[in-house]
Amino acid sequence: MLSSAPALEVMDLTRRFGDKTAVDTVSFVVEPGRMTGFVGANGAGKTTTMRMIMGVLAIHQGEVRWDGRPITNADRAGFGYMPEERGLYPKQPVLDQLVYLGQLRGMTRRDAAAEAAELLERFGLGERLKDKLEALSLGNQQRVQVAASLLHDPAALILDEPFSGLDPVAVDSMVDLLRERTRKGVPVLFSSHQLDLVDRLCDSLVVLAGGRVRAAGTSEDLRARGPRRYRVTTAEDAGWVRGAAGVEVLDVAGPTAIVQFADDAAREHLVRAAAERGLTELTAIVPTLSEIYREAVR
Ligand SMILES: Nc1ncnc2c1ncn2[C@@H]1O[C@H](COP(=O)(O)OP(=O)(O)OP(=O)(O)O)[C@@H](O)[C@H]1O
Repeated sequence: MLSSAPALEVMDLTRRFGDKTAVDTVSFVVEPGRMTGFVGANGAGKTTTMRMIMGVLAIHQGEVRWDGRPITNADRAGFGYMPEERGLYPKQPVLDQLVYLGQLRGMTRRDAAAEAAELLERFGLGERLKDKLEALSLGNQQRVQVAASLLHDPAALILDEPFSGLDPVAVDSMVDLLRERTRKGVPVLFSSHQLDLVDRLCDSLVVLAGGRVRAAGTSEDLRARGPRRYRVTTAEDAGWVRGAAGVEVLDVAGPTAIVQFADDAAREHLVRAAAERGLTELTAIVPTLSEIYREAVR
């Protein structure tokens, strides 16, 4: 990670639609070089937040900061943005539109064509450069959208559900391309409902529910703060763990139980009881990010 690369900060961001507050004093940081997953149920406020970051929707309160100061439209012009409403032209050939977009972002025609062709090639669309967008399958159209957001070396990436509709091979190409960017210090914010991908990809996570941040931080911090679960195995059937004070039993299978303790005293008590039954295993289970998400929105 390049520590000198800028961070994107969202501070107290608020947006109302009529009397509904869709985004309510939302704050988080997308650190340079970190892949930050933005998760939350339908209607949680992810798209609205991203639109405010990109300046396509007015901010009612709070601010977006880039590189330690209020963001400008010139900063935003250097970002790669994949909006929810995809916005490429169905009737235009794939390569032509990417070249056009590259030129809008200040690239020469030649550079834009070279970079667009390379990105499309990496997405397996090297043979489709002259096809109209509408002639491509939805998943392939999505690949073109992704390529559009990556043109011209973006300073930050704001991607609204970039993985939806992509097959596993396209997901892998996309992950490689995004990792290349984060290695250069680019902050990446992407929303997704695919928690398995979020687990696999994220360095940081922001969980939104009802327009508010429920959890935010690096994966390591969130995992350390997440529910402390243990696997306990003794020589006996694990049914005995049921009814122990301060112990929530999440699963029992033969001699093994998965438990969560209310506090340290409950844990010590159970360990003593387990020792009397021939304790063979007591392992802390590190929560996955999807478990942290589920816990946060419960
Ligand atoms: N232009 C609008 N006018 C009125 N209400 C809106 C508008 N845009 C969003 N909303 C409302 O704001 C809330 C947040 O919507 P938003 O699209 O940001 O959620 P989201 O987390 O992106 O959801 P999804 O996962 O379904 O894309 C919802 O209740 C939505 O109905």
